[in-house]
Amino acid sequence: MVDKKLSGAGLRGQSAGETALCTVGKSGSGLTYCGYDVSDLADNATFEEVAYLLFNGELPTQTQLSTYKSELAAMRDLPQALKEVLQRIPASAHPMDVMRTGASFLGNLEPEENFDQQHQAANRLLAAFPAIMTYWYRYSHDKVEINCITDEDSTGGHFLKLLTGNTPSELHRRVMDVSLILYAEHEFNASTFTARVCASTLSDMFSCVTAAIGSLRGPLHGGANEAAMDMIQTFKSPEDAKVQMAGMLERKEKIMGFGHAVYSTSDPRNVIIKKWSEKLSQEFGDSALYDISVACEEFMWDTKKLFCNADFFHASAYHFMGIPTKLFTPIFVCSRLTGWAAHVMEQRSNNRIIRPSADYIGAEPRAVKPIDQR
Ligand SMILES: CC(=O)SCCNC(=O)CCNC(=O)[C@H](O)C(C)(C)COP(=O)(O)OP(=O)(O)OC[C@H]1O[C@@H](n2cnc3c(N)ncnc32)[C@H](O)[C@@H]1OP(=O)(O)O
Ligand SMILES: O=C([O-])CC(=O)C(=O)O
Repeated sequence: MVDKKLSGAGLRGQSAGETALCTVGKSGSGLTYCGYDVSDLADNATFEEVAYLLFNGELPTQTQLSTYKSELAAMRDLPQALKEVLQRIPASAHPMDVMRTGASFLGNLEPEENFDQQHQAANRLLAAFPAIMTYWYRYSHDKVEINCITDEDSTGGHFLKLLTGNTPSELHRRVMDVSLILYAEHEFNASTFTARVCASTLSDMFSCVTAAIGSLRGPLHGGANEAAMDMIQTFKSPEDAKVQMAGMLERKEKIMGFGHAVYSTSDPRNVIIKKWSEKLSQEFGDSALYDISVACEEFMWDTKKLFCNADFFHASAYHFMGIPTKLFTPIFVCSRLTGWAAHVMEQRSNNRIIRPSADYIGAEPRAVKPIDQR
């Protein structure tokens, strides 16, 4: 791995605290959660095991996992008052705004009253997010009031069944599970840092998560998977993709789904989701979008030495599973909630309010002139 020069604006390369949860760009494939390589977790664990790991520091035993999954399954339904709020949000709303309102409103109905309730609050959000997203989506788009409880064992399967009403295939369940594992945690990224800053004021879990959703929403962060999909859908062929991208680079436009603040030559999550995207394209029976995505990857590396981050092949993978583009970033929320909540817990365990300084570049000291003399 070639070390990226981490300096300059955006606090790049500066340590802003300690964590035992994650390393980025340091060892193994380049991403570890609590010492486990993400590729090992993606191959040999489930998302619920990863959530348990992040919240408790160790992978669960079979008994612990079964108990944990039963607890989550029992918390999936939404309070009637939250359903009524979701019903009032128009179809034109951005689903990330729906997630933000959902998290915030749940915090009104079931507040975290003290930090002894932090696991309960995190698990409640983890269990409820798929229904918050899909209840609103199906009501506002299809006028269907869905049942927020399913018999699906996993978070990924539960989400897919809520969205379509159909039992998902094993392949789709597995890809959702891998995707949720890949997005779960990533050290001091912008949204997690937001959550930690909020936690450092001793605020509640729902406020920290609501703030983090706001940070994840932007296209330079989580919103890139949706933006990447919007882009690749405009390309007619692999050749057209290259021509269009050359134009974008010439106009100095950012190409969504490429580059990274920390990784220098590759994002270890890309190779994993790319493999699943290819598998899904074969099942889908039309590999055009996958082939276009591969052409984009080749072109960006050849011309700019920029590589796909976690978001790029997620776009085609989710598309092949029939997931509407506007729900891509909210799925990221369903997963990253685990990382955010784990960081909130870690911040609370050794807290000092996060309050950096600024270098002043404004006007010299001056006196206020009476308003009629300005
Ligand atoms: C899960 C995630 O959140 S992953 C990130 C998702 N975000 C995206 O995919 C958005 C597109 N990518 C980007 O905007 C950036 O690569 C970021 C925000 C991820 C990282 O930003 P930075 O750390 O500031 O980028 P970095 O310092 O590596 O940029 C180096 C140069 O490459 C350019 N560059 C970086 N990424 C891209 C891109 N995707 N398209 C075009 N140019 C790019 C930068 O403009 C910069 O050029 P300059 O030196 O002429 O100004
Ligand atoms: O670490 C970052 O800056 C962005 C990222 O990849 C993530 O949050 O998954």
